[in-house]
Amino acid sequence: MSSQPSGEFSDLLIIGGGPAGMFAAFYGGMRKASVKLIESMPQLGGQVAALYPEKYIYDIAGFPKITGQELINNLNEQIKLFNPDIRLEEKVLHIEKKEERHFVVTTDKDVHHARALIITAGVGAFEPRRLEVEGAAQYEKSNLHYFVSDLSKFQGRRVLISGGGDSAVDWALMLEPIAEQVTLVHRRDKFRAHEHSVEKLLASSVQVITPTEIAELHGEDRIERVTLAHCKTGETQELEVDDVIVTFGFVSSLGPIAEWGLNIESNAIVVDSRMESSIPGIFAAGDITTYPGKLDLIAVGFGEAPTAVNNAKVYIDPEAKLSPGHSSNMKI
Ligand SMILES: Cc1cc2nc3c(=O)[nH]c(=O)nc-3n(C[C@H](O)[C@H](O)[C@H](O)COP(=O)(O)OP(=O)(O)OC[C@H]3O[C@@H](n4cnc5c(N)ncnc54)[C@H](O)[C@@H]3O)c2cc1C
Repeated sequence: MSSQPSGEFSDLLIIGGGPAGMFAAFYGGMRKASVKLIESMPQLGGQVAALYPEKYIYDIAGFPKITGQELINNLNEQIKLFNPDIRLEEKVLHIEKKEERHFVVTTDKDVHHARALIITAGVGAFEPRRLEVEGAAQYEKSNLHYFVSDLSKFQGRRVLISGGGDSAVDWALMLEPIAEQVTLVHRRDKFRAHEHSVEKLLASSVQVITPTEIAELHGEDRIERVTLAHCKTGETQELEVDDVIVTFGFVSSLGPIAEWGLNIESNAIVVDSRMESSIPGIFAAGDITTYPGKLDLIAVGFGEAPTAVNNAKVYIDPEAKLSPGHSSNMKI
């Protein structure tokens, strides 16, 4: 992906790299706009990549079924056609309209300039609920994982999973045939995961330890050993591990978006039929938007993104055509 110097103007700056933002980035390229996409997570894909990459989705037009990760991989492939500037692990904190066709976007890392904005921030910047154990943050770059996107990384390794929901149980079952040893700890005796999955778990070779939680992490650059504590008796035991996966869910909030001076209703940006917000030049698409009859579905975001991009194109250049023409007639 290309990377513009931060002082340079982008035609379109897209805030949020979920499915709606990714498709908007592709579409911006199709309209020959220079595109910058900013995403707070270390990966593109929004809720789909973070929350249900291995689940099948059945309501994407043209795909009888597709896993979340396959859908995001396909979107990544589609985006690459136009080489947008993608900034990951960068959270947008503030936006300001200087004048028509000049927006200043301030993130936790940089300041960006753009002619129009498209907000595709879903349910807000979201991040994993973190393990609250001393020193945990230092292992996030090595072997403390909040996201699992590639099962093969755990081949032949000793993996400790912490959590009691579907993700914890599903990851344990998926890693069982791949990893050398899978241990699952949960602070309650009962799991919140589907009954059927829990039955499979208990019949598997996964070592299940409850009601127990991670009390301490040990190791220089990587976690090598974990102290587990029984939640009722306080009794501790040590476990040698190669990887720790924590699945305590995700927290998201509109956060700074609520302070950007936009018309917000029920935690969403009110848009008109052009997908334009209450501030001319700021458009939105996907779950972050609201209007009468709005549905929070990927297919709906895929429809809203081209509407936002094409209208943003006309906002930037009032002489431009609204209609993009048909991609099947284009030489891409
Ligand atoms: C378990 C589950 C199953 C689902 N199954 C289906 C299904 O089968 N079919 C279907 O159609 N829909 C399904 N959905 C809903 C679907 O995932 C959402 O409608 C879709 O992800 C919305 O896409 P989006 O791009 O609008 O937002 P998101 O996917 O929420 O992406 C928004 C992105 O913006 C980023 N962001 C937000 N604020 C900032 C900021 N300030 N700075 C930088 N980045 C920011 C976020 O980190 C996030 O990555 C499901 C949802 C869940 C939770």
